[in-house]
Amino acid sequence: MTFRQSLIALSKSKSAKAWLARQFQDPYVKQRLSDPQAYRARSAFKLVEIDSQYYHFLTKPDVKAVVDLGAAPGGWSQVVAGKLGWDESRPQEEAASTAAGVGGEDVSKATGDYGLDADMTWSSMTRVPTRRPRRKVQGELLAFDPLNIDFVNSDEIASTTGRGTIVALDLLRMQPIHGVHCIQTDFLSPEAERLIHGLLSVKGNPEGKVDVILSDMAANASGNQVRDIESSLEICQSVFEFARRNLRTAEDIGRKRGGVLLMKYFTHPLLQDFYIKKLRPNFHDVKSIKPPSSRGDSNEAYFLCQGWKGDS
Ligand SMILES: C[S@@+](CC[C@H](N)C(=O)[O-])C[C@H]1O[C@@H](n2cnc3c(N)ncnc32)[C@H](O)[C@@H]1O
Repeated sequence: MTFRQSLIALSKSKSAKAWLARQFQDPYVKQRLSDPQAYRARSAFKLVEIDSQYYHFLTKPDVKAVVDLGAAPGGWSQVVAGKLGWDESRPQEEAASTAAGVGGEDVSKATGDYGLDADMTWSSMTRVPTRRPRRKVQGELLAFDPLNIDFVNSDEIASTTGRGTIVALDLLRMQPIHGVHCIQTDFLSPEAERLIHGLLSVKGNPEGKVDVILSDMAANASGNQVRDIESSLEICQSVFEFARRNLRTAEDIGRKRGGVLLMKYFTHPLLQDFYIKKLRPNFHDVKSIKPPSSRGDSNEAYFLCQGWKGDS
């Protein structure tokens, strides 16, 4: 089904009509669509806004290892790749498919709250050209089977080389982004951390530590509010435990403050408790943020936790 056919199918239901009306009036969606080379997802603007309002934590020159959890379709990873100096130009096949809006099977499958709209099709997310077998990553060969990993390195497309390592992980397969290692797996599965760690452990970072952890993960809404809050809490707790094991401390970096964790949550008293008991004691500074581009009718917000103190 083409994108146009998908739109016609979508426009028949009342909720889809409301969704389309909101999309077409949204200034962030308009801004994103005005440039076919720009961000794949509206959510990219949330990260841009948070970074520029809160000390440019992504832009610091010593930020060299970033993990993006729940990264698909890749808006945040594009922002990070740009900040770390990887050329933002995208592989030819992706630019062509998104610019022309061609060939989707069913856009409704991919139109989550994060705004896969107008130019993004289901097929462009799933039919990623696979480049097997082993590939070089900053002069080193991956130490494990890269079955679910894509990395677009600098000799595959003409562009600049950035600094550092970016790892993006999602349940969904992502179109490649230059400079970004993409892993398709469940973050809550036992192998996720091993895969991430394997990619981060490179020359200059033998311990595979992380400067910035981003999590925009959100479990699919089940319609059951209690279950949804529990899922959100489970994700936040797992991300925090991951941060505890992997974030760089101040001593590691040679700065006053340790690593940074930016994590989405959904407002609920249980999450406030998590903030008070887990986040506040372990970071120098924790803020709860609702960026301007986050929709007013969504109860999502972000914890920006700066200065990991390290396990004592
Ligand atoms: C709001 S979207 C992220 C948008 C992304 N930040 C961007 O800019 O393109 C949330 C993502 O979290 C992913 N997700 C949810 N639970 C996950 C899990 N357990 N493991 C990996 N990814 C997960 C979903 O597949 C979805 O793609």
